[in-house]
Amino acid sequence: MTVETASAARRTLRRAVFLPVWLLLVAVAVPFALGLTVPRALLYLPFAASVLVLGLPHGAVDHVTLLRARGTLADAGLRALLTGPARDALARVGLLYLVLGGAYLLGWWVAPAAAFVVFVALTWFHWGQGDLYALVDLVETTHLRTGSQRALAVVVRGGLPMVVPLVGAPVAYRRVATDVVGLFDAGAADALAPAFAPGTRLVVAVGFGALSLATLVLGFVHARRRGGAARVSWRLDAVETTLLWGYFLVVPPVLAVGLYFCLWHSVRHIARLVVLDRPATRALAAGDLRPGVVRFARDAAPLTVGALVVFAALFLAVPTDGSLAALVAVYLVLLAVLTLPHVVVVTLLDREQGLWTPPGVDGPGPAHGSPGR
Ligand SMILES: CC1=C(/C=C/C(C)=C/C=C/C(C)=C/C=O)C(C)(C)CCC1
Ligand SMILES: [Fe+2]
Repeated sequence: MTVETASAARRTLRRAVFLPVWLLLVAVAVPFALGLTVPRALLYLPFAASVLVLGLPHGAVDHVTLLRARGTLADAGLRALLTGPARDALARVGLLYLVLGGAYLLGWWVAPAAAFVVFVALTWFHWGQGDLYALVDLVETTHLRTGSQRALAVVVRGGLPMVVPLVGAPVAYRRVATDVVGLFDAGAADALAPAFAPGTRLVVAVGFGALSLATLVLGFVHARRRGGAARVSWRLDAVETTLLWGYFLVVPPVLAVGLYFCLWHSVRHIARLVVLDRPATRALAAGDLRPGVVRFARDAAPLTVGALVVFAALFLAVPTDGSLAALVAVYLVLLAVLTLPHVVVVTLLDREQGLWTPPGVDGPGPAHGSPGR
């Protein structure tokens, strides 16, 4: 694949994953900023949709991700999964999910409050690494030139969905924590009380606000030094960081995080995988998104069904009162358990793509297909 094809494909993806999603989130945030309230059941809608659309499926292609990144997989159709390198990868990734996911699932029974804290920390890192990818590879030239800038970007970007709702809506945040932890031990969530105290929230708000700002200032210095397209990448970062701060402050957390999960994290991860799929990339370069989406849906279908079977088993294993909130709580435990091995795969992909080895302040400019641009 030529550098031109790769660049044209990313241009098409940028048009799909940035502005339309920003506009949607702003359209959701503005009414809430003006005082809108909605029935609680509605808030769960994005999480409910994520079971089949974007959310859960985005991780259901982990078995082909690394093969695609290494260019050793042409086809991941059902037949290919039963033969050759795809079958071996499926076995390896399956074992990873079984061992890590299984151990973490046990952890929920043994120490549910700690397991919840691990879940938030894991998501913080994972959603941060997802956004780091967008800021490094989907743009033409990144303003994130050094390792410390990239680490800060992960902390800030991943922290936005996990930290800002705690500042803006501690009661709703605590209710989710209590619902999830309470599945395993009714009183265990009390251990998390200090996190919701006004003093803690103030420190978190000031600290995370300062960190967000400092990260953007550092990025600005590097973007100015680099000039050109790096300034575009910085502006994108600044717009998104500001937008997400506002969005997570005003939108009820369950709705805000659910929408973000589908439309932000999952869409970007799917975009990341689509550019590793050659036929899809060729179509993207011609401005056509469809083949990429269709091929992704096909690749993700078998293991999405697999995840649904685990969901059903988990629902049977954990007694609930049958409420919608409890169903979502069980779903969050499922997401937690699946996310641990998913993070391992995505971190290996990060390494494969050189995301953690930046070019340095004066390093090479854009060259899609080469690491650490
Ligand atoms: C719903 C919700 C929360 C946590 C959600 C998490 C942690 C979701 C993780 C999803 C993952 C990891 C998906 C896979 O990529 C908070 C912030 C605790 C409180 C507010 C509502
Ligand atoms: Fe993910």
